[in-house]
Amino acid sequence: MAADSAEMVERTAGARQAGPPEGASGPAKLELIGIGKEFHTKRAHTQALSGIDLTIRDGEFVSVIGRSGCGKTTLLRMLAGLLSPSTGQILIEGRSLWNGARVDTSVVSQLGVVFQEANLFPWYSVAENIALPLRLRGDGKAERLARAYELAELVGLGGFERSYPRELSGGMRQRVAIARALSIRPKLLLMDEPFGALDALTRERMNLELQRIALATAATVVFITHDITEAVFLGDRVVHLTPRPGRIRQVKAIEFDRPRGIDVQTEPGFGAIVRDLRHALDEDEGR
Ligand SMILES: Nc1ncnc2c1ncn2[C@@H]1O[C@H](COP(=O)(O)OP(=O)(O)OP(=O)(O)O)[C@@H](O)[C@H]1O
Repeated sequence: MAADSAEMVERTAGARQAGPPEGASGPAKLELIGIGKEFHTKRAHTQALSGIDLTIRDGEFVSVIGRSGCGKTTLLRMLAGLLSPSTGQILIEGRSLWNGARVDTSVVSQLGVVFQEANLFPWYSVAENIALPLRLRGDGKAERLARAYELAELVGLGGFERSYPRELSGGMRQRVAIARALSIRPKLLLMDEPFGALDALTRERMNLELQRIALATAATVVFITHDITEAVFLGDRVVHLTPRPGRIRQVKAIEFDRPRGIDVQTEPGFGAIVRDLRHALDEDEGR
């Protein structure tokens, strides 16, 4: 890890020791104000989301959970500039992401997005894939490769910079996708089920890695998942969306110190939070 990254781990790990109360006192990175989304098709009219109000602070890690179809991906797509909200406003560092159905591309270009599939270019090496956003914005070759090598190291792929995607495991491919999203030093890292396709052990390892990376980069993260344990393990807060239409049912602060080891999952307090959230999600089932 580069010296400045190591310093940042120390600083941010300290800053996050107290968890959400610290995060909650920082400047607003992302503000969702009265966000709603309706879909109209020939066959149906769906109110996917309604009245979503949420402020996320600089450096916060916010997990979003909810039953299938509650609007998690819709929310993330709106944050990523891929889908316009029907109502409300999304502010990133106070700047409006959407102006009606028009997206502010200068804001979008400062976001990092990771999906369930890594979506790497098979004919590019790991370093070239990581550096792609930098190439698209016109950074010089030496500069972007230096950044790609630094990020490969950060995500645990040091030594694989010249490998090709077909030579990597699923977990390694997702590391490349995370490094690529981080390449532009995004104001916001948006993740939609990034580990959903991985086996349980790899997923657990990736959770630890993602926590380390988030601390090292002081990233502000919105993380969508179906997995309650993963949401609680990673989150400073967990946002629970209810379905039809998707609304925020509760926002749960997770106050375990960071960095968290996997052992935190065996603490009674952790189990109690997971049980409460599971119970609340079960109640959504009948809605
Ligand atoms: N492009 C679209 N056109 C019409 N309806 C849509 C569209 N995208 C999503 N929906 C509807 O909006 C609702 C929310 O979908 P969304 O994919 O956001 O849910 P989700 O919580 O991410 O689900 P899952 O956990 O299964 O991925 C669903 O009822 C879905 O059918």
